[in-house]
Amino acid sequence: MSHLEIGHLSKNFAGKEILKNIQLTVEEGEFVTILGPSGSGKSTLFHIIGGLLTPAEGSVQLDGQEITGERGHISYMPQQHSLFPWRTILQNVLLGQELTGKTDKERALDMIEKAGLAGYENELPDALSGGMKQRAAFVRALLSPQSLILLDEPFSALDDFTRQDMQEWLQSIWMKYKKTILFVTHNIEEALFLSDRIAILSTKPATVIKEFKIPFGRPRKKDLFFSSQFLDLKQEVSKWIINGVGEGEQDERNH
Ligand SMILES: Nc1ncnc2c1ncn2[C@@H]1O[C@H](COP(=O)(O)OP(=O)(O)OP(=O)(O)O)[C@@H](O)[C@H]1O
Repeated sequence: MSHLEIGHLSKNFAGKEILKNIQLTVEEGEFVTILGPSGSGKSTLFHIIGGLLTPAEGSVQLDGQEITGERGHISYMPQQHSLFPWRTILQNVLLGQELTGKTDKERALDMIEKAGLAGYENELPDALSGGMKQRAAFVRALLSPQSLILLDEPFSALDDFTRQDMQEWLQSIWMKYKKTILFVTHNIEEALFLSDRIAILSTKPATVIKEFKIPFGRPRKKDLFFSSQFLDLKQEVSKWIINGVGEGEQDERNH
């Protein structure tokens, strides 16, 4: 079970308001994406949800339980894969489970195979390509006991070809394991392709200015990118990103 509820969240750094009154829910099994420009505060929001930072105001609740400022409730996958270079892929993948004292090697090997990494379980991360390392990191997040996974721009370092393959792969694995996912990206197409719902963040300070429910059926295929419905929605989302900037930024633009 995992139902995330973020209520009235605000955060300042050195007196500067970064997040303002953020409100967002993620239902169990839902794939929700936070879409916002660089520097808008997406990582700060994730750090608060993961308990690495405390907010100035507001709360984070998981399944009705207050977890604000607490670590360990959520599986977090950062932008870089963060695999330990001295541990094999299998040892890396088992890490989340090791921390809770109970490992399931058979399940790990099965998921490594499903991630297209069979034969690499005893290799060190350096032997894998960028996309393969991301898949290994994602298997580790999937195997950890927490059912809510935060994915912070996991594909940003990958080339476009690998990225599209990874999006399809992530969708298939999410459909199979039905984890609850909160995803961050500044790539509109990626957000539209993967999400059930998109929350758009403004900047300076960041707040949720608009939510879109994404109507496309699943599984989604690459040709979706060329459908008129997809392109129309992309245009609508882009308008919100371009026009929905905070007051400070509007002022800067007008000068
Ligand atoms: N520890 C900190 N101390 C002071 N300012 C910070 C700190 N962490 C983040 N900031 C500021 O908060 C703002 C939001 O940063 P954050 O990293 O959350 O944005 P982001 O949307 O994740 O950016 P990107 O997309 O580039 O990764 C930035 O202006 C950043 O300089």
